[in-house]
Amino acid sequence: MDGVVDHLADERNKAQFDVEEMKIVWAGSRHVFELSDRIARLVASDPVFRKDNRATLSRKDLFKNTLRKAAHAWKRIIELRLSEEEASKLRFYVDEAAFTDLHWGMFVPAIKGQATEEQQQKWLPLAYKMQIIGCYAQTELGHGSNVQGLETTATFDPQTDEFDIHSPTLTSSKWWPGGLGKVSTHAVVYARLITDGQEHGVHGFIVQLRSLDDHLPLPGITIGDIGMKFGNGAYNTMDNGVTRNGKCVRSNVPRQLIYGTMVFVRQTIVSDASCALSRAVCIATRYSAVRRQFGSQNGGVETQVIDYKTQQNRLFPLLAAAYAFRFVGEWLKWLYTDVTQRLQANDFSTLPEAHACTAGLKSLTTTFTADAIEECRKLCGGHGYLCSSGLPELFAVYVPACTYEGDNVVLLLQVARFLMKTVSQLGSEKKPVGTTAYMGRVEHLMQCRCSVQKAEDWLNPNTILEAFEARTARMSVAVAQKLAQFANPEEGFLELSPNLVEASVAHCQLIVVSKFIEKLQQDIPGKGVKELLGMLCNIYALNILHKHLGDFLSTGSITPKQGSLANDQLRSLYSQVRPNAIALVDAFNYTDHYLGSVLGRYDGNVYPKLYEEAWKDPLNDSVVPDGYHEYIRPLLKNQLRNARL
Ligand SMILES: CCCCCCCCCCC/C=C/C(=O)SCCNC(=O)CCNC(=O)[C@H](O)C(C)(C)COP(=O)(O)OP(=O)(O)OC[C@H]1O[C@@H](n2cnc3c(N)ncnc32)[C@H](O)[C@@H]1OP(=O)(O)O
Ligand SMILES: Cc1cc2nc3c(=O)[nH]c(=O)nc-3n(C[C@H](O)[C@H](O)[C@H](O)COP(=O)(O)OP(=O)(O)OC[C@H]3O[C@@H](n4cnc5c(N)ncnc54)[C@H](O)[C@@H]3O)c2cc1C
Repeated sequence: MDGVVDHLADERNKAQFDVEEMKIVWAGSRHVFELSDRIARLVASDPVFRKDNRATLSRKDLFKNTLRKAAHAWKRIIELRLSEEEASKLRFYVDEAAFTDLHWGMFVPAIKGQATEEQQQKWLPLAYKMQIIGCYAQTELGHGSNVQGLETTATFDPQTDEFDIHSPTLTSSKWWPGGLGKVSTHAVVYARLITDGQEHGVHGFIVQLRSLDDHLPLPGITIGDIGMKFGNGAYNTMDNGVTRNGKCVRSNVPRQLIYGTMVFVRQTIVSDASCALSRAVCIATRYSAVRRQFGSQNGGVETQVIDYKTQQNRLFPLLAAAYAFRFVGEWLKWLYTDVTQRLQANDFSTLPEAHACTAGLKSLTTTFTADAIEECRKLCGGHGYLCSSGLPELFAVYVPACTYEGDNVVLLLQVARFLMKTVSQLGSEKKPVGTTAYMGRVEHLMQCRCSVQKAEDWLNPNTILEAFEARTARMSVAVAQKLAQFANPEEGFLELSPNLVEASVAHCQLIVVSKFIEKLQQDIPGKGVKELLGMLCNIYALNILHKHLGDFLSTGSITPKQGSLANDQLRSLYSQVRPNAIALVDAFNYTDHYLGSVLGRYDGNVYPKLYEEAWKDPLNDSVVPDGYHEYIRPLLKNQLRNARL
């Protein structure tokens, strides 16, 4: 900040905790912090990675520019001999949806997780050196959620020792796979395996799509892009593809691991939610401290909008959620690593829980984050609607996360199946463990009474946990009892699916709250850091309690009076967080390049930069617009004539 006026300096001076230490907590470790910081600056200082023109480029120019950036990123990765960790950070800070996301994020993991040793030895070195570019081709025009309903077939021909991959209908065309449309040379294609005329369910196959010499589709394959998507710029940097037909390659398949790539990616999407959410919150918080409206007396300064309680009540729970999702993401990564190690030892016992947790938390965090980005836009008033605020594009890029990698409702129904199975086994030999361990105390949870008598009682983590556990246990048992009244369980499941989804949401919220509380039990150094995190944890939990008061009251987990006390406590927590708000978003350590927002600038110098940015719009290239002579002038002349008549 040398030589630059920091308009947010007063705000930064108010902080009551050690921001540098908080940066380490946010990053996960000093090592990750230092690495991220270095790579973020490297990207920000490279003109090829500029992104302020995305909203005004045509689709073709936008796409070509993305190819240029991806090639440049790869060049820098090789030149600087970046490690896998550094390379993935570099792609993260380049911040542009591209075919590389699918190559590294799904194609490589699918081969690592599902291919045989021999197949891995053949394909992984090529993929690591980007001598082939891959994508994940599962979804079809007719089926996405229902994976067992996919129509593409893979028929084994013993004579040629090949698989014939066939899309027999229009609806069996692979539709949506990122990178497939224009770039990928290979794909992991999901198809129904047929041998000797017998079907064996859906399996993954590595298929070559395009020639490695001239990039033309191989014979029998028709490929293209599926067309423009939501938002200008935004996800349109990605080629989402359609293919039909094709012949060849090889089978993989340990049966139980067919869905493994989805578990992996859902886990990464939870961590990614904390990034997108924190980014939107950083913009809205800084701008709320800069923006002033009303409240001036005797010509004095007006009130910073961040000081309005309504602004705090909308903004601070989002700030708290960003931290909450960060920590639950860390835990989920641990869970995923653990289940992977067990699977390698043929221990499948924790797979159902890993599936339920990744599916449920992917759903919870992405739904919340997409809504929160839109809320941040509104928190920034009119200027939030400008592309230069960074928020419209962030929303447009982020919102499909509620759909891809599993529609969020479909995923919650998977959690519900897991919960109902857990409830049905209560009282049997099989004791609930892990995230459902609380169900083991179901008898207590069905009748316990919340002890809160005054607002401060809500600061006790055990009180919060028990209220959340009682709410979830009671909702789950209630819906399980209703299910039991149906002669046909599947019919009952369909009929009660809205209740089941609500119980799943409650269960997932409980996981997030409990993992935040567990995080606070760790040794966290730095003046005031743990105290601030404690406040954020309470805000996250009490805000959910407030928003879902109906659940807590209807299950009798708390009384109306206790609900009202929770709200009083929330207001008090907002006042305590207020002086720390700017420092809490500084702890995300985002560069102005990554934020991509005039409103969220580190120095808070919003107005001159907004003005400057507006003049850069191509519409301002000429004072009189193109089209004046054809369309405006004749109109004005006609009006003149009419007025004379
Ligand atoms: C840091 C960089 C990261 C970059 C990441 C990339 C960025 C992302 C870019 C966007 C890319 C997007 C990609 C995609 O969208 S790929 C396509 C994803 N598609 C889906 O997610 C489809 C959703 N549908 C499903 O997952 C399943 O079909 C469904 C879960 C709905 C199950 O359907 P169904 O009821 O028919 O069940 P099955 O018969 O198939 O299965 C029965 C049993 O299997 C259990 N199960 C299901 N899924 C899993 C799983 N993933 N893991 C483990 N177990 C699973 C299920 O619970 C049943 O078990 P039980 O019999 O015991 O009840
Ligand atoms: C940006 C983007 C990128 C993508 N990238 C890829 C990719 O790289 N590779 C790939 O293979 N796919 C990809 N997809 C596809 C994606 O995975 C699917 O769109 C997603 O899984 C949802 O499936 P669907 O489209 O069939 O939705 P549908 O299942 O048709 O959903 C439509 C509606 O029906 C509801 N619904 C469906 N089933 C049920 C049920 N059983 N009970 C209650 N409600 C139900 C849903 O909640 C939803 O409201 C991508 C999609 C997007 C948007």
